[in-house]
Amino acid sequence: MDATARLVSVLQESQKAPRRNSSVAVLAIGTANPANCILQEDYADWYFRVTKSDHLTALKNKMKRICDKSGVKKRYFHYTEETLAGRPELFLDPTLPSLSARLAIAANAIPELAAAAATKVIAEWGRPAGDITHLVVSTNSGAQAPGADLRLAELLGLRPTVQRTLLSLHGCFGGCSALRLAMDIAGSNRGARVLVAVAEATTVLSFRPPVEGHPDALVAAALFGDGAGAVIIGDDDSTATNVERPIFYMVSASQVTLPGTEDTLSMRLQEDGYDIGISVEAPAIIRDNIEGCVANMLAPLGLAGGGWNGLFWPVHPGGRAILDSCQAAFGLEPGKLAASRHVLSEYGNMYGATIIFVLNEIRRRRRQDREQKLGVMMGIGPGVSIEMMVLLAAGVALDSSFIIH
Ligand SMILES: CC(C)(COP(=O)(O)OP(=O)(O)OC[C@H]1O[C@@H](n2cnc3c(N)ncnc32)[C@H](O)[C@@H]1OP(=O)(O)O)[C@@H](O)C(=O)NCCC(=O)NCCSC(=O)/C=C/c1ccc(O)cc1
Repeated sequence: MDATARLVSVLQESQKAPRRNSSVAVLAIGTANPANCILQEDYADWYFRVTKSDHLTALKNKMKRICDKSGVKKRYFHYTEETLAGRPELFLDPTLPSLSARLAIAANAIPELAAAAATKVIAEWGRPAGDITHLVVSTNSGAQAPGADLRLAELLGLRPTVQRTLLSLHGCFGGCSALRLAMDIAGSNRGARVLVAVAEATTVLSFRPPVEGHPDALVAAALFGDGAGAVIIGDDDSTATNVERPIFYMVSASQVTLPGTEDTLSMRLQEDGYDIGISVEAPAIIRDNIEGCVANMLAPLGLAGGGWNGLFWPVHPGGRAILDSCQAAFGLEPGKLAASRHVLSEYGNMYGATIIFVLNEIRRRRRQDREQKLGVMMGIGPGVSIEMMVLLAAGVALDSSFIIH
């Protein structure tokens, strides 16, 4: 039995169970970015000029080498040179406390960015915002209550009874965590419509001048950008069929943390914002472990590992080397990670929001290429933790007897 046929039988079995996730689907996808866009080829010059660090020529050259190899062409940022002007604590002097100022900026920036993506997703979805029953917000930028979730609910005009959950500090897998939670909510609440909004103003809490002896901060400065993604998730059994259209069915999700890797990827909120740890070992650790993680996730579904080129792959583009590691680990043909590489190139790494951009890009590409029905979504972040979800593309015939839309 091939992978797709096995999955069909798992889906058919699960339809007999009283509680199931198999018909929970992504119903719409939206994304947004701040207006300020900087080309990667100009970034090292911009960054060292704005932070008055041009005298650090060796660091600047290293930054240029990292930018050249980053796989990024451009990124979007909440800050502009104008908004930074007159705020030395944010970009000139790391000895000045800046946490309160950064959090105050994030308190407005995050809900507004989230609202921009959410407005698009609600428009695509086609139903009134008041039909949203649950809201899951994920961000690494913010530390207050009431938080970005309540502000977003107000901005969108959601009903006061909407059930809110705010996920914080999930790093780059925060988007996948939010999608997993939304899948579980939709799978256990018939008729639920879950709005997931992942908003990241990565630079607001981490922009600071380059310093000698902290090269991974340079890597972070070269990779991270700002953006938001939003998704609406619901149970296909209760779809308003003339309005709602499933895009991806969410079949199964799991999370695994690699033992002994606590210090490989890390974020610590300090007086001057996030202290970012990105070990040079991260790509090799991913390459050595990722295939086993995915195989273990698929086993309970009765799917054997292997045949990886027959799947589609929404992978979080943590960095070019992370994608290279995944490509090597699964023996993927060139082009299998094209959507992830495209998003990295056009937007950089926007932490948890990035995976929603990748899903959107895969959806766009699938309009031409409808071959791969089954996909494995992956988010990678601090832990090292890997969030995985099996997706089934909607709108494809699985076999002659079992058609999903
Ligand atoms: C684009 C990179 C950075 C460089 O490309 P390369 O092919 O490895 O090129 P090189 O080996 O020539 O490296 C260029 C320079 O960068 C240096 N470098 C190369 N990685 C490093 C390094 N982690 N440190 C510090 N110098 C380095 C490397 O030593 C070298 O320095 P130099 O010899 O002076 O030119 C590439 O290594 C890369 O994509 N790395 C993966 C980055 C990565 O782990 N991303 C995080 C994945 S998980 C995620 O998305 C985020 C989680 C997260 C985590 C923390 C947070 O706070 C928030 C979120």
